[in-house]
Amino acid sequence: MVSKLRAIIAYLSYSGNTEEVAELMESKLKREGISVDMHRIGIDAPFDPESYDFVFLGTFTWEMGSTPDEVKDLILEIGYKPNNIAVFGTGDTQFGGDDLFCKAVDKLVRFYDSKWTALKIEQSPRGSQEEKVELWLEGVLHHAKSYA
Ligand SMILES: Cc1cc2nc3c(=O)[nH]c(=O)nc-3n(C[C@H](O)[C@H](O)[C@H](O)COP(=O)(O)O)c2cc1C
Repeated sequence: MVSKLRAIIAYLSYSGNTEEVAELMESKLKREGISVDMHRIGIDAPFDPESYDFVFLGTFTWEMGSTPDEVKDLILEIGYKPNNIAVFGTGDTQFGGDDLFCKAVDKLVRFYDSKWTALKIEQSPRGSQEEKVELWLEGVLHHAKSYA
């Protein structure tokens, strides 16, 4: 029997935008036959990245390009740099323009030396950006298959 691929979507969201991206990703991954766990950063019990084929890590960006403390705590809790982390997030170009847009996401990609480019969404993904979420996920899954 071939076992299902497993993914976890760990995300932090205050006003719901990053959560919406996480939920879109969850339905797309499930449609692709992948088993998905959701992890609300700062709320849910710790998880082991090694139990998953993919760890999707999502955050918004805070004051002047900062990474929220809850995400920093999760990084410490994980305690090492797993090689299966793909990063996504939401931001708003009204806070500092392109330089600061989703800067926390860029920092996480660098920190984990992620194999995948990041997904950055402006505010809510609903509407025209939904396709961006789908295409990004397809890219991650395709890349993973070609290295399997
Ligand atoms: C005080 C404050 C500072 C922010 N700073 C940034 C920033 O530096 N860069 C950025 O891209 N977005 C920034 N944002 C926008 C949020 O990241 C954006 O609204 C995000 O979608 C919120 O995610 P959430 O709905 O999942 O909580 C800021 C928002 C607030 C309220």
